[in-house]
Amino acid sequence: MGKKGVLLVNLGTPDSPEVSDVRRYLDEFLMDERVIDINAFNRTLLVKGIIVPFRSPKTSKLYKEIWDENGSPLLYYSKIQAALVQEQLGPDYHVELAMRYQSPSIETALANMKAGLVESIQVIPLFPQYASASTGSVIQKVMEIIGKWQTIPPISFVNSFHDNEVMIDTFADNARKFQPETYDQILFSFHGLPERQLKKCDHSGNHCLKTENCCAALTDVNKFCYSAQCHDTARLIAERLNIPEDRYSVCFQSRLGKEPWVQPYTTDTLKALAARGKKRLLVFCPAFVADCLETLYEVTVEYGEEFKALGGEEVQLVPSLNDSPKWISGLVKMVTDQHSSVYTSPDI
Ligand SMILES: C=CC1=C(C)c2cc3[nH]c(cc4nc(cc5[nH]c(cc1n2)c(C)c5CCC(=O)O)C(CCC(=O)O)=C4C)c(C)c3C=C
Ligand SMILES: [Fe+2]
Ligand SMILES: [Fe+2]
Repeated sequence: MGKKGVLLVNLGTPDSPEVSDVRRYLDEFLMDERVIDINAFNRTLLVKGIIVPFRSPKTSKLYKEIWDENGSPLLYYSKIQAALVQEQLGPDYHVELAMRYQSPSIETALANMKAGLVESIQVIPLFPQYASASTGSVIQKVMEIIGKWQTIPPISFVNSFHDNEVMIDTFADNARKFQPETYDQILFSFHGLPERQLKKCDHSGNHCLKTENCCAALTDVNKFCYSAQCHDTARLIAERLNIPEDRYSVCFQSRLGKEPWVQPYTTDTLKALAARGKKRLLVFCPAFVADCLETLYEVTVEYGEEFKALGGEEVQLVPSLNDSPKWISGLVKMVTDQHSSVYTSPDI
């Protein structure tokens, strides 16, 4: 019997924090038609002519702030996650890690699986909430590559895991040591997304962003809505920690460009909370399963400084899932649960 292939995919990070590597990373990332989802001619002008040349030197400085002896935290923790999942699943499985952009590439990971004669492939994009720009892009890329193979093996994809119990529990565990009840307000700050992309994912065409708060609760109609899934993740973590509704806020960070992104923006939420006299904030970033630039720099440093300038005292980040043993067991369970539901024939 061949091994069962498992491909874990995260977003990607530059090979080094130097400007040239950041430029290559941003170029590949932002030229993705699912990330900057405008026509190819305008995307090329915008990305290659404006964003990449102007942003790379600034982003390089930020990466230098979070780069340590282990390199990029996102890649470091992703590699550990894949190695620990392989260790726990044992020799019947072949686990590969890939990044959607830069390295290790999806092409190489899939080629390794092909060479290892895997009998099936499970793909787990490491984004708890579905977005076309993240999960959708990973799925498309994998399908493009495998679609050219002569033998297409049984293949399955995890579409989202925004309500995964172990993920929720691990974030709650990570927060307990900070005693959430002692903070003035709890923030759930998710990676942002252009509003346009939220609307495009609404196949009913008449739900997302049509009425106030329509994306703040998950229903059958909007079950693939990024915003609704983010709100649901926040609600579940808050419930697990007995945090009442009025003690937490959901917001969206990392806006790029001038167009409207999903709201409220984290910076606006910080302003509103400071104006209400809140001093100490505990911040979860549950769009990420590993700490990265967006958590270690944007939240801890940028938002920390911004909040203090507004009269606040503290912004404390709840560490991401990283190499937590509970989270690793959650990933392993995701693999084995999916395997038994997708690949095992029912007894007749
Ligand atoms: C949660 C998943 C992510 C979604 C959805 C997403 C959408 C998205 N991102 C940008 C632009 C940038 N994102 C950047 C960094 C970054 N983004 C994610 C995840 C999602 N992005 C992660 C994990 C990271 C950090 C990577 C790391 O190495 O630590 C950056 C680079 C940093 C910077 O220059 O600010 C950009 C740019 C867009 C436009 C977008 C949706 C359309
Ligand atoms: Fe991003
Ligand atoms: Fe929605």
